[in-house]
This record gives sequence, C-alpha cells and structure tokens, in this order.
Amino acid sequence: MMPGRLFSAGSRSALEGLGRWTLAPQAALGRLLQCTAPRLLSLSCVDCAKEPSRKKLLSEKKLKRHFVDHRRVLVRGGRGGDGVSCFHSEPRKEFGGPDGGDGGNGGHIILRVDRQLKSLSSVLSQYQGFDGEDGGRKNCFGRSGALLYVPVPMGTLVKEGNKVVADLSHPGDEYVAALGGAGGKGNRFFLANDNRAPVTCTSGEPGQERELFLELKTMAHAGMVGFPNAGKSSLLRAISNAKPAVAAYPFTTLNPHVGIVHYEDHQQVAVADVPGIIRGAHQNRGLGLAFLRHIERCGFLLFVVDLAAPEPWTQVEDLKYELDKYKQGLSERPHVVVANKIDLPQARANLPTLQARLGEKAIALSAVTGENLEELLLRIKELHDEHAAANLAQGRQPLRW
Ligand SMILES: Nc1nc2c(ncn2[C@@H]2O[C@H](COP(=O)(O)OP(=O)(O)OP(=O)(O)O)[C@@H](O)[C@H]2O)c(=O)[nH]1
Ligand SMILES: [Mg+2]
Repeated sequence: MMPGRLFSAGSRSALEGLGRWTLAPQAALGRLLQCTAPRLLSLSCVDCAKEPSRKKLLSEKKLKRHFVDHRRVLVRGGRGGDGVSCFHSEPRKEFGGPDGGDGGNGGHIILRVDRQLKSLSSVLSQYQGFDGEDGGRKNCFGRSGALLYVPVPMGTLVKEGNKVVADLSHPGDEYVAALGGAGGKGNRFFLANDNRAPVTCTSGEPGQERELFLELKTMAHAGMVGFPNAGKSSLLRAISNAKPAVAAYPFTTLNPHVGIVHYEDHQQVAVADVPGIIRGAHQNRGLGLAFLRHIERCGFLLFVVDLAAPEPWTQVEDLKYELDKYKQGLSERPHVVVANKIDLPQARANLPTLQARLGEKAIALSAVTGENLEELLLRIKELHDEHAAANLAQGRQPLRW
C-alpha cells in the first residue's frame, strides 16, 4: 500500500477532525505558519510536537466502510399489553366485581440527535419497540413499554417514500419514528350500571410500522469543492487537525471529512472536504454528484483550484456549472476561490490570468508549504461571521460545533 494512502487511526471517525487552531486577527499570523508548516520550521507548537500515532493506519477505502450517509430502516413500535378479564374473589366476598387491569402501552421508537455521531453506520436496519405488559388481577395495570431512542447524527433527514417527514438538524432534536400500540382494556373498564359483571376485555394494539429512509447531510459551515488532485484534503490538513488521505492520484477522497478551525475568540468553523468533482459529474462521471448533499447545507463554499494545471480558470466555471446541475443556485452561495499550489513555478505564471478571467480576487496559497494560509483563514472567519449574522437576522440560530 502506498504510504500516501495511509490514514491516521486518530481520524477513524470519518467526519471527525479536531483542529487546535488559535488565531488572533493580526498578531498570531506568525504562529499560524508555525503550525501549518511543521516540516519547514522546527517548532515549539504543542500540537505539532505530538508524537506520531502508533495505532494501525486505515486506508481511505477501509474508512469508507465506517462512513454511511444513507440507511433504510424498518421501525415497529412496541405492542400494547392485553387487558385481563377476571373477578375479585376472597373468602366471604364471593362476587367482588370485575378487577381485570388494563394492559400497558407499547413503547415508541424515537430518533434523537447525538452530536457525537458523525455517520449513520451505527443505525441498524430494523428496530422493534418494547411491548407493554399485560394487565393483571386486582386492577393491576401493565407497565408501559420503555421508549427506544435511536441516536442519529446531526443533519439527518428522515424520509418516508419521497416525502421528507423530519429534518433533525439541531442538537437534541427528536422525531417519533413509530408509535407504540395502545394497551388493551381490562374488564373493570367495562363496568357500568347496566352491566355489573362484564367479561369483556380487549387485547393490546400492535405498534405502528413504518419504513423510513435516513439521509445524512453533513452540517459544516464551509464546504470545499474542487477538481480531483486540486489539493482540498491537503488544505484541510493544513488548516485543521483533520487527517484526510492525500495522494497524487484522482479521487483519493471517497467520503466527506470535516475539520474544525479554532480561532482565538473560541469560534470554531467546520470545513467539509468532499470527493473531487469533474466535468460531466452530473451525468455520473467520476464519483457523480450525490456526495454534494454534504455541502448543500454549508453557508459558504471554498472553490479549490489547482493553479499549476493548464487553464485553471476553466475549473471554476466547470465547478459552478456542476453545482448548479446538482441544485440550482448552489454556485451563488458566498464563496472564495482558493488558488492552490502557488509554490510551483507554472502556478505563479497562471495567477494573473486567473485573477483577470475570474473578475474576483483569488487567494493564492500553498497547502504544502503553508504560504499565505493566514489570508484564507481570515477570509473564512469573515465569511463565517457574515453567515452567522445573516442567520441571526432571519431568526435562525447559527450552527455551532
Ligand atoms: N506542490 C504542491 N503540491 C500540492 C499542494 N497541495 C496538494 N498538493 C499535492 O497534490 C496532490 C493531491 O492532493 P490532495 O490533497 O489529495 O488533493 P484532493 O483535491 O484532496 O484530491 P481528491 O481527494 O482526489 O479529490 C498530492 O500529491 C499533494 O501532495 C501544494 O500546495 N503544492
Ligand atoms: Mg482529497
């Protein structure tokens, strides 16, 4: 196996990336570089000084198996307990009347957001709720079935058929996936003036049964899109502590990774890296566009361009075209163009033409040497602040990691 394909086992959870960045608007830029280019400078940075992990490394392919972003689930609520028909009887009180208790209700199945989860891999294909207990003699009611909580990651969309029935996008969000059946009635329930000795009792009802489709739409603030080999994963490694695989061949990244950039004011910005997109991806070329669901909810985008490639400006046009094919208007989100690999000579030559063709400023940097990373980090913070302010103005709580 090529060493470039190897993965730190610390990033076993495919979407977990914990950056330890602290950034002051002006002062800490020097420190930034220390952290971003650990191999160039000898460092006193705590994070960079860590010993490399000795855990077994996982390849991207293996890691893909741990990451599941859609699941079909059959849920069945618990059955209600049966009511009982019996009569009270004790010495010297032979006809004590009906005393059959009601059955307990079946337990519901509830989907609940768990912030620790990053994929749907722990969700099983079927769940059966807890049944309620049958009623008993002496008016004893059966115990209701306990609630069954199914933890799901934040950003899970619940569909039934083609209809979206729930969007679990905030910590603690819950959705009752299947109701438990009602408990049956004991014969005591049917006691009436005109019927002093009812023998009727009813059985518990079966729980609700549903087939649901869960779909994960990763919640990150920023989404990185680019052609294969543009250096998206290298950039995520450089600005956060996420450890996506990096290698010199296309489609190294097979599933999304999220890295967290920490700022000095305790702000955390989650940046998602998704597989590369090529021209014609909407016709299922390359890895297609299905994984774009993971950047659909990002507030702003980073278009990562390989500046050393011939005519890099066409990459931005193609990316915007493909994004719009996936979802109209997606390319119009606030964005910044990142021109990567500025350390290479042909990249420097391409930069002025790229700026002119785009009609907007591109941030030229190198994910490998760490050159100019601070400009990107400051721009990300600006875009994040604007997005958070826009959210607040619309009365929505900004996403917090
Ligand atoms: N010289 C130079 N090489 C870079 C730079 N950034 C990335 N690379 C190299 O480009 C190649 C691809 O990098 P990746 O980070 O895997 O690219 P990617 O965009 O994630 O690729 P996919 O996952 O396949 O979409 C690797 O060999 C990197 O070492 C850079 O700034 N300068
Ligand atoms: Mg990659």
